[in-house]
This record gives sequence, C-alpha cells and structure tokens, in this order.
Amino acid sequence: MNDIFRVPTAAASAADLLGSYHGGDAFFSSPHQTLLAQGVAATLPALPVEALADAARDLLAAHRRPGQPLPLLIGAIPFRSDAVAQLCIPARVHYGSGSAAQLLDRMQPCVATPAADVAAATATDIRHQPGKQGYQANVSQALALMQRGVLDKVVLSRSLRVAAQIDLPGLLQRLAQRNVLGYTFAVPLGDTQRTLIGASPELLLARRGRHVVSNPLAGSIPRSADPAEDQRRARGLLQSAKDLHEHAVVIDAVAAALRPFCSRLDVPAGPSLLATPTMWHLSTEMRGELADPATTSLQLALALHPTPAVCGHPTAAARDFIAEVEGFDRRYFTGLTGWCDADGDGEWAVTIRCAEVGAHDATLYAGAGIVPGSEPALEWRETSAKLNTMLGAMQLEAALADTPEVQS
Ligand SMILES: C=C(O[C@@H]1C=C(C(=O)O)C=C[C@H]1O)C(=O)O
Repeated sequence: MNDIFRVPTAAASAADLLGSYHGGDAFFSSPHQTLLAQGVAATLPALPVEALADAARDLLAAHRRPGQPLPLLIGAIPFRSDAVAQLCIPARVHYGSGSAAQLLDRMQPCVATPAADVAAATATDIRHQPGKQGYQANVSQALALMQRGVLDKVVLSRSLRVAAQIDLPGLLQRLAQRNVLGYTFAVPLGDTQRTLIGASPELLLARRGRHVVSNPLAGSIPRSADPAEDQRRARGLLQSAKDLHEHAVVIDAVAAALRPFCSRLDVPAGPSLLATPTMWHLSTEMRGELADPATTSLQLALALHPTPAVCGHPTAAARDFIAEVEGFDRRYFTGLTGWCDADGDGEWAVTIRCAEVGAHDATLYAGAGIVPGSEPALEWRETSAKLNTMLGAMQLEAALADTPEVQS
C-alpha cells in the first residue's frame, strides 16, 4: 500500500473534507491523505504531453510564495498523448488525514441512504459501446493478432452511457465509503460542466522526497458473494498461468521505465492479491529511491504512462489496435488522476473504475487485459464486474442486469 504520505498538519479529517465537497471542486483521497481543492489560481495550458512536466514545474515555481502553503497542481491526464490534460493550481487546498477506519466510521450513515440522487434511470436509458457481441469480437480479433505474434497483450474496454441526473457529492461519498483502501477522486473537466469521478484501486506512482512507490495491478477475477467460492477464485487467480503472464508483462514494463530514474528499485519476486469490493487483482508493489531528487512525481508518472495494465505490449501496436476497434474515445479513462506539488511530491492513480458525469448523463468505462488464453465471454464478465464499482455507487446495478444490449 502507498504509505509514504503522512499528513503534516491535519486540519480536517478525510470525512470532513468529503462532506465539504461541492460540484466544481477537485477531490483526491488516498488511504493516507485527502485533498479538497477549491477555486482556480492558474491553469496549465493545453500542451503536448512531452511538454507537460516542465511546464508544470515552471508554473508551480512561479506560484511559490514565502510564508504561503506550497502550491500544487491537481487534475487529470487523458489516455491519449494528443488529448488535453486538465491540471490547475487551486486557489485553496484543504488537507485531511484519515485512516480507512475513520472514513468508514464517519460515513456509515450513508450506507442506509436511499438513492435519492439518481433520477430513475431505466433500462432503456443505458447504451453499451460496444455491445456484448462487438466486445467479444474485438477480443477474438486481438487473440488472432497474438497468434501471429503482432501483439503480446492488449487492454480492451467498453463504455456505458446512462441517462440520469446525478448528485456528485452523494456519489463521491458512496465511492469513498465503499473503497476506503483505494484512490477516490473527482476532477472538474474545464468549463464543460462535466466531472471525472471514480474510485481506482491502482497507484501508478507516489513520490515523497527521494522515495517512490508504484503498485500496478493486472490479472483479475470478479469477487463472489459466497465466501468459499470467493476464496477459491482468489487462490485460482494466484495460480493462473494466463493471469501471471498478464501481470508479468506489466511489472516488467513498469520496472524498466522506473529503473533509469532510481538508484535502487525493489521489485518483489511474485504478485500478491488485492481485493476491492467487486474484484480480486494480482498486485505488485515496487519501491525505490530516486537517483536525482529533482525528478517530479508528474515527470515519473508520465514516463510510465500508458503501462500495459491499461494499453498493452508492445505499446504502439496495442495503442493502434485500441484506436481501430474500441469504437469510442476513452478520454480520461485509463489516463492519470492525481496531484504534484512544487517540491515534486505527489500521487497519481490510474484513472479506472470511473465515469464522466454531466448534467443529464454519465458515461462509465471498464477494460480488461487480453493475453493468449483469454476467453471473450469471461472478459465481458470481468468488465461487467468492474463497471459495478460505479453502478453500485450510483445504485444502478439492477438496471444493468435488466438492460437489453442497446448500442448507441
Ligand atoms: C482497465 C481496467 O483495469 C485494469 C486492468 C486489469 C486487468 O485486466 O486485470 C486490472 C487492473 C487495471 O490495471 C479497468 O478497471 O477498467
């Protein structure tokens, strides 16, 4: 777990900050620290991704004021390198400490709260892109390319558009309450009146001083409500040759990208299990020491992005295949969400288990890693289980179960 952050001056509890969130604020919580950011002091201009880290460093340096809190940038970076990042220096940042247990205690009343914030979304209000057949055909096509040696791994995803009016504070509270060990976020997307919101279990990169942590996840199976079956699935995942290969592809790529920045990098010999309320994942936490303490968390995160956990391997072939077959724009899904301060410290989560929420609709996303041995029907089921993180918090699980496969 990312435990390199200890809140220096805890002005509020994480639960207080969650209770203070309003649409238009930015919110980011990890298991050890919570940030609530309000207002905008400066916005990073639209830039090619290669220019982002230097521009961020310059903007943050220009906003350092003696005697004032350290400025930070918070926001989201899209999956594609040619799309626009949403990063700003907020006018005010409130820091909260908060263990998972504290959040749980404080948020318990939410469990009993009825779904007053979702305006009766009905089955016909849900649009799949692609639908089940199309998604499974994409998986089959990827497997054929793998047989020809063109691809080693590719992550194929799908989206769901739900017509509903969603109360963002209520949704954020339920996401945080249900995913206390993850990274819960809300980022306003410029002046579009849309918000990126989610609860990711995956830490791409955290840096504090010289210490860096990365915790990639890859290789997954849905949880079961039956405890014995749940344990059987977890044990099976840890022994599955297909999933261990899918995981190793990611760990090798992340370690190779991080190593040039580090004087030391410790990579465990094999993965462990990580549980979310909906999924089991194979997880490897690597820790290192930076060779050059001037390397920022944003610079490191961009050097790792996109890992084969969200794109594939080789990267360029996987990216091309995704653009060709997926049939929708991922936008911020499978990008990065987090923050970086003027000292270069920061936390960047992989933007998954998320939705883009507008005034009258939300688009939800989920993907799954495809490697030789993957089965199209099981990958569809895996992505459905991943969608349940958001659908559950929106209290729409039942609506999805009832819906016919309506494609947009
Ligand atoms: C792409 C997603 O998840 C990614 C893919 C995983 C997998 O295929 O096993 C696991 C975690 C994430 O790295 C998603 O949740 O949408």
